[in-house]
Amino acid sequence: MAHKLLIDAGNTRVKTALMDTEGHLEPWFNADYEELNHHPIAMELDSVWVAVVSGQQQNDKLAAWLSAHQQSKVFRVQSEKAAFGVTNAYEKPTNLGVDRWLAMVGAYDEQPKAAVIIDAGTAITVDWIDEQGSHLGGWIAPGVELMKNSVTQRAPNVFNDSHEQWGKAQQLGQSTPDCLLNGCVNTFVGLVRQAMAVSETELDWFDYRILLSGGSIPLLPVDIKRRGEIRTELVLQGLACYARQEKSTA
Ligand SMILES: Nc1ncnc2c1ncn2[C@@H]1O[C@H](COP(=O)(O)OP(=O)(O)O)[C@@H](O)[C@H]1O
Ligand SMILES: CC(C)(COP(=O)(O)O)[C@@H](O)C(=O)NCCC(=O)O
Ligand SMILES: [K+]
Repeated sequence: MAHKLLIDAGNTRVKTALMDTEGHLEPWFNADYEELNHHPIAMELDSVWVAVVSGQQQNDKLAAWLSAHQQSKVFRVQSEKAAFGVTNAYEKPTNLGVDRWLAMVGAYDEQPKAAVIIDAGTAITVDWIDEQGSHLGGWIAPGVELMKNSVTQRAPNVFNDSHEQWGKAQQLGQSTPDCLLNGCVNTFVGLVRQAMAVSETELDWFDYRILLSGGSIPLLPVDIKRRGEIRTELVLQGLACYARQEKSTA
């Protein structure tokens, strides 16, 4: 049975899923670009659907992996002005990262309800979509690892020799590495709380979804994780909307 392969190519990692002929999604792998060849494509595919925000070097690795295993059609999805009930807030719609676009498409397709979508990977993005499917706008901020690296690169006395890779939400540091790691994690936590505050005080939303995805979500404190929904596959769900459409028009 031929599948469709769906690929979310972020700036750091590649997330994949397989879609069967009925349109059901099955998560496949989440890997570094260097590890792609650990995942040979053994199954028959009828098409490949890709959402790319990464640069040329990563693109080349992805293309090499695909061409080593497959000759099927590759569709590269772009952000649009409007599709699947969602309207893009950007004046130039294709400037919006396709991962942000697809996460909104995936979320709205699942439930047409007001939502704030937080994707914390290389960068942290926040996007607001209302119950009519209008994207109201969003934010782009540095991801937790980028924050750490930017301080150590510019401040010669800030070192990080900790065996810990990540800091802890709600905790103070008493050494340089702990102050740095906890400071970066708590900046992320603060951004999420501010996104919730803006939703409630500026937009007057009270019944809305908080959708959390991306590699840094485990760092959030329990109260935010409980209030939100951890939905790491949202971009792939948005890609699935495009892939299913191809089936019905074929
Ligand atoms: N166990 C972890 N705890 C916290 N953060 C992590 C963990 N593993 C990875 N990360 C962070 O998640 C990022 C990768 O997340 P991902 O959402 O796949 O990013 P992207 O979409 O930009 O490729 C890494 O850059 C790293 O900062
Ligand atoms: C903001 C992003 C870098 C986030 O990418 P990620 O952290 O998921 O790798 C990506 O969505 C992007 O390149 N966006 C283009 C600019 C924009 O969305 O306005
Ligand atoms: K992101």
